Amino acid sequence: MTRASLTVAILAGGAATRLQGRDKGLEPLLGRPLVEWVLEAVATAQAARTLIVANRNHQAYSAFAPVVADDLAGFRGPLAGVAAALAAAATPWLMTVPVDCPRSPADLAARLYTAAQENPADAVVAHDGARRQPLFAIYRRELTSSAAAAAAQGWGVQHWQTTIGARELDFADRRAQFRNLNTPEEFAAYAAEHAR
Ligand SMILES: Nc1nc2c(ncn2[C@@H]2O[C@H](COP(=O)(O)OP(=O)(O)OP(=O)(O)O)[C@@H](O)[C@H]2O)c(=O)[nH]1
Repeated sequence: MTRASLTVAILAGGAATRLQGRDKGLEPLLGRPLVEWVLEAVATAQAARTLIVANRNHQAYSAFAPVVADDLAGFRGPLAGVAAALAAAATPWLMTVPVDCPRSPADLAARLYTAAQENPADAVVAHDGARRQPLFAIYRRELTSSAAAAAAQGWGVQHWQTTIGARELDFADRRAQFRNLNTPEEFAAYAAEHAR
């Protein structure tokens, strides 16, 4: 099924302090930049468009997908990326994923999208059974100004999700696929486990 009303945004604008400030999305994993793994994983969303939201290395990222620059200067946190993506999305729905998760669930978009349609909600966010995964979420485009205002005030994404009444959706059956990579050791361990 093609989700013509969905844009996917990859949040790739972090400071990556645990990676000595290198750009995490461009960091090689098994010979390919991490962002390529993420793009492959979200291809199952069959979205109208997939964007990368970054606040540096825009040209390097543009080799992979259209790039949206964070509107707010500096490393403001993921909500700045969500706000910029909502402003750029030309579709009724936006799904976000972080650039540091190489294998998000193949049915992530299908489940979030269906849940938001069937039991109407402005925002639905994944829960892996142990904790909320706030960067794996779907939003109605009407939340654009709310996200911008909250980001400008420096809110965290979870605080904003609570105030807009985001609903959680259970992905406990996919918990392992929310694994993210933050440190050189985590990159190395993941590569060792998945090397053929
Ligand atoms: N667009 C955008 N994405 C962000 C921003 N801050 C964090 N992200 C993304 O959100 C996800 C989670 O970020 P964190 O793990 O909290 O921070 P990080 O910068 O990746 O890494 P650390 O500095 O080591 O914590 C990553 O995919 C980041 O790229 C931001 O200001 N703008």
